[in-house]
Amino acid sequence: MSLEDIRTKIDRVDRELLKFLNERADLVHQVGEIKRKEGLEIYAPDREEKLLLKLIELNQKHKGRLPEKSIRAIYREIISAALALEQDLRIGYLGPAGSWTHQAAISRFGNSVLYVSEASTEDVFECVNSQEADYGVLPIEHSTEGAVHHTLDHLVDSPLQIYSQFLWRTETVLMSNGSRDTVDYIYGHPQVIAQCRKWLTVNFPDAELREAPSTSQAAAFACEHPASAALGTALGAELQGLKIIASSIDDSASQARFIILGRRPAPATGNDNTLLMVTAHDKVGALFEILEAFVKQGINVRHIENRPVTTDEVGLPSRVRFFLEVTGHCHDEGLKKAQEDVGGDGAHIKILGSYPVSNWGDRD
Ligand SMILES: C=C(O[C@@H]1C=C(C(=O)O)C=C[C@H]1O)C(=O)O
Repeated sequence: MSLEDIRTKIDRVDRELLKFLNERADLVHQVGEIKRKEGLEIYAPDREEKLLLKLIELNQKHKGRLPEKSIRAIYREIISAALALEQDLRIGYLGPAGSWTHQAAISRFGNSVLYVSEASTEDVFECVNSQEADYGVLPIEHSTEGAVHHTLDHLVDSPLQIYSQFLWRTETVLMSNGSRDTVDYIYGHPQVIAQCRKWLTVNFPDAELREAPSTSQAAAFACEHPASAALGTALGAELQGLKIIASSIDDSASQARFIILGRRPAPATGNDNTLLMVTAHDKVGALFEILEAFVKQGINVRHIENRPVTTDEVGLPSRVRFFLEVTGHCHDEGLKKAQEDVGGDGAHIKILGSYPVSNWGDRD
């Protein structure tokens, strides 16, 4: 077949695709109308994941040429466009623009929705609480550094819930106005420099490493001179108009877990985890009693994090606080019974959210 013939065929396929995409958009619009009428949540991550898994399975069965990564990326944007049609969805994220959280948020919601950069964790909570944003995105755990206590601590007194959570690989890129051969000094946040140290030593043994207060500041410095480069995100490079001169330069693959904050609990999917906070008296066996209540119901406690309890009231008995991630959804009978059991012992439980399971190493 000639080049011309193949291009004519591609044009025909594209016309069909466009027709189908608009047909899909009409259907999503109808779903949006029902959701609005019934007061349901617009964003349905569980439905999205099911839909994607079905398509990936179908693609494997038919030996499609596209890899899973591409199917996810294409559908991410199709669904993003659909969400934007259903409602002007606004997503608050921990900024600045180009941060890892910004890039992670786009990986989840696509490019068609509106993003609001927030300066602090507190501001992300506030923008969702005040309905300035529909959802908020924050990091909650790093595969190398552990829990993000700042996010956990803000959940303590907030009426908001974790609506969904997802994993995202934090891949560092090297960006510059110049080329690899012209780089004399490299800017980066100290933590990011540490994460890429081996790679930098092998590939840029003579470059001077300069610490910057943030990843976006490093990119801004690198804009000033072609002999400089910066470590940061691919999105940061795009926003600053810098070229990516090397990518995936982290010494070991690191992932971060992000939460999507919402105003309502997410529906059960049959494969959920729940994050809860227990505040108990500081006594012998406090944690043992809490764990026992879950064990009795056959609930697996997957993760425990403890945090200090701060109180201004003098004379109150001292207390301890645990964040527990357990299997199941907060509407499950077993979880409700365990909750009652723990509460009966004088401890206080707060559900911080139930969301579909996502394990380290599950996916890109
Ligand atoms: C259309 C829906 O709403 C949203 C859009 C989806 C889509 O484009 O397929 C899927 C889930 C929701 O986030 C739905 O809930 O079915």
